[in-house]
Amino acid sequence: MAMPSEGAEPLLSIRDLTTVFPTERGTVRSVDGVSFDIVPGRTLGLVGESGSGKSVTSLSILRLIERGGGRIAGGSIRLGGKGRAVDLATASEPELRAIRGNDVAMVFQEPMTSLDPVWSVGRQIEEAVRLHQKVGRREARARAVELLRLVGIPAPEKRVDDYPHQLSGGMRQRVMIAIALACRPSLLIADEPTTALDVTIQAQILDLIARLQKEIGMAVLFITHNLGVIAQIADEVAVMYAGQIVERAPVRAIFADPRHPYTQGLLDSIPRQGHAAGGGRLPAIGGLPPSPLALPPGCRFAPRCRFAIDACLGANPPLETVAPGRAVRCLRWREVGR
Ligand SMILES: Nc1ncnc2c1ncn2[C@@H]1O[C@H](COP(=O)(O)OP(=O)(O)OP(=O)(O)O)[C@@H](O)[C@H]1O
Repeated sequence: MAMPSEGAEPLLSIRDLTTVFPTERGTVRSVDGVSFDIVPGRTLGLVGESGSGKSVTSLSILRLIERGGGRIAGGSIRLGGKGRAVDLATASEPELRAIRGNDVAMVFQEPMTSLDPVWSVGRQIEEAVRLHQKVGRREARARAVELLRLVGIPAPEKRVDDYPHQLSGGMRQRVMIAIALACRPSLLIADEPTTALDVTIQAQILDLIARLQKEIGMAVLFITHNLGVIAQIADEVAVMYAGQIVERAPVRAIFADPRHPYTQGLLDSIPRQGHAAGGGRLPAIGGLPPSPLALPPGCRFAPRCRFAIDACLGANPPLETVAPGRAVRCLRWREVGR
């Protein structure tokens, strides 16, 4: 499999992104020096336990984080393509407005909260189409039907007049994807888009995103805590822990040869075929992630790590490039293996 970061020019290039929230108890650095690239037509899977900073990373890209009281305190978010490059970390609000839902679209976990209950789904897709393209109502409606067909909604010419409550959760999520794709974005950010759905529907939605990605060549940032989903959709994986990337590698390498003890722990906690059935408990990672207000001075994972030695407690190791396209934040990565 080709390495996403080799060859092609990245569409999105994030460097040293730091996002903070001022709180009563001090400033929380929810994202602390995160860097990654995504090239057109490829999917980066961002994975980690709850609270590791995945959503804050995704919400930082379009600066939606500011609506929740957060602020980008450092780093750059370079968006290329269409013959220009813009740093979203410092772009003006009008520039961001032009990019949101146009070059970059987002799909979230809960489609009911993002769809307006008082408008038909067709009307909502039409609005998305007309917001960015100069087309009349009739043409926008035809596109809405076409988009509903594209995302696999049966009888789209009838469904276009349905209201969100008339659709199942899976169908609503398809509508959200149709809205996200209405403007043919160059980057789709999908934050746990299938978590609330049952596994069959989840697999269909993942197939759909992959198929549409091929058709329109968009880059995808896919956020999930589910490694099974990562295996299905990602080309490259970045594993987050306590606000930082601790391992980055092509998807096959992550599963075949994880090099960070945390990645290994995540993999060990998913049931393997013919393994969980015997009733044996799966080894999960013991302990909890550190509070963002009381980070350990050394490696942030050291308190939970069975490989930890004294040297791990002194300083947080850098994210070290260990092979082309592979980076690990661990002093003992050579000793870690499955
Ligand atoms: N509005 C906020 N104010 C203060 N801290 C926040 C705020 N939003 C998020 N955080 C903190 O940022 C950190 C990262 O949260 P984030 O939601 O990005 O995690 P996540 O990895 O996406 O988890 P999940 O899978 O549960 O969504 C957490 O420690 C969280 O407490």
